Amino acid sequence: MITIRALEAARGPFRLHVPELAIGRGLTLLTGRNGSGKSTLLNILSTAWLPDRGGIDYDGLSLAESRPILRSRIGFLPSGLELHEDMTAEKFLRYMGELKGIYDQEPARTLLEEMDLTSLRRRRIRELSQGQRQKLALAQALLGQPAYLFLDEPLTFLDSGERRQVVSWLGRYALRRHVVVSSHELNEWEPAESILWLNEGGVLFHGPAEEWGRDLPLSVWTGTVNESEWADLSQELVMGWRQVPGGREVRVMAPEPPASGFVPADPTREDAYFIRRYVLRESRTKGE
Ligand SMILES: Nc1ncnc2c1ncn2[C@@H]1O[C@H](COP(=O)(O)OP(=O)(O)OP(=O)(O)O)[C@@H](O)[C@H]1O
Repeated sequence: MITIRALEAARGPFRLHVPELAIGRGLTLLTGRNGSGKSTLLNILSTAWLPDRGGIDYDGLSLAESRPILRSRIGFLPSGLELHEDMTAEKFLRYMGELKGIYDQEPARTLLEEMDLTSLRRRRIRELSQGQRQKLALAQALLGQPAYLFLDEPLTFLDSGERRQVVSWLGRYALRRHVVVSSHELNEWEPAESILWLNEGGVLFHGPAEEWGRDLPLSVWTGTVNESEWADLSQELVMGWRQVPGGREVRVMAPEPPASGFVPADPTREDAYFIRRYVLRESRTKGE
């Protein structure tokens, strides 16, 4: 269990404030709009940045007293990690491994294989594509099979097949470990058991993924509309649409069916996010 108490961290005018938070084993999906503090929190959890106030415990070991030992158990993929352009992929992983005290070459080889990079192992990093670099950056975070893994938007630049593979792989990896990933794509992270929603530096939701889509203040409806009905729909409430014979099939959030013929749909994780964000914005606008 990772336990956060009275955490505060300021970056310029931005302030991250987490009074209390307990992140259990498994895959936690960290989400929130741009600038909500996801990277800040991941940088702090990974010990790259120290908080201004407050404490964090990792299975009983405190950040204040056990930083070196904790660092040896942490893997981190920051956003925009600069790789050593002139090193080959294999040398880079070996080098990062040695910095972590791993002198055996097997872990680097295994990770290259798991990331489907074996055939590129002798290529210099500057010759790799963005997606290949991203996988290499992910591989360095996994060196030593860290018990605590923090990944900032790990799927960036990956194609859809690779995204699926990485999600599924991390889902299995997280079975006995703490893994926190930040992402804007909630539906993609099906194996995530917990969701952590940050907004303006504060936690608005943290709980099991099943609860994320439950007891929402608005329901999700689907139905087909013609062009004039489409024009009457409030675009703010439309979460998606596609052209079908006879009109548009739309997916909307509303307390009641917006027109006849609409049927309720189970909210996806992204639907739940849209609804929660919309309701939050509305309540702020009304000054509640
Ligand atoms: N070095 C810095 N100096 C000043 N402000 C910073 C610094 N780093 C981040 N910030 C500010 O902190 C806030 C939170 O940034 P952070 O990168 O944690 O958000 P995020 O949720 O990860 O956003 P995104 O989804 O865009 O990646 C932002 O308002 C950002 O401008």
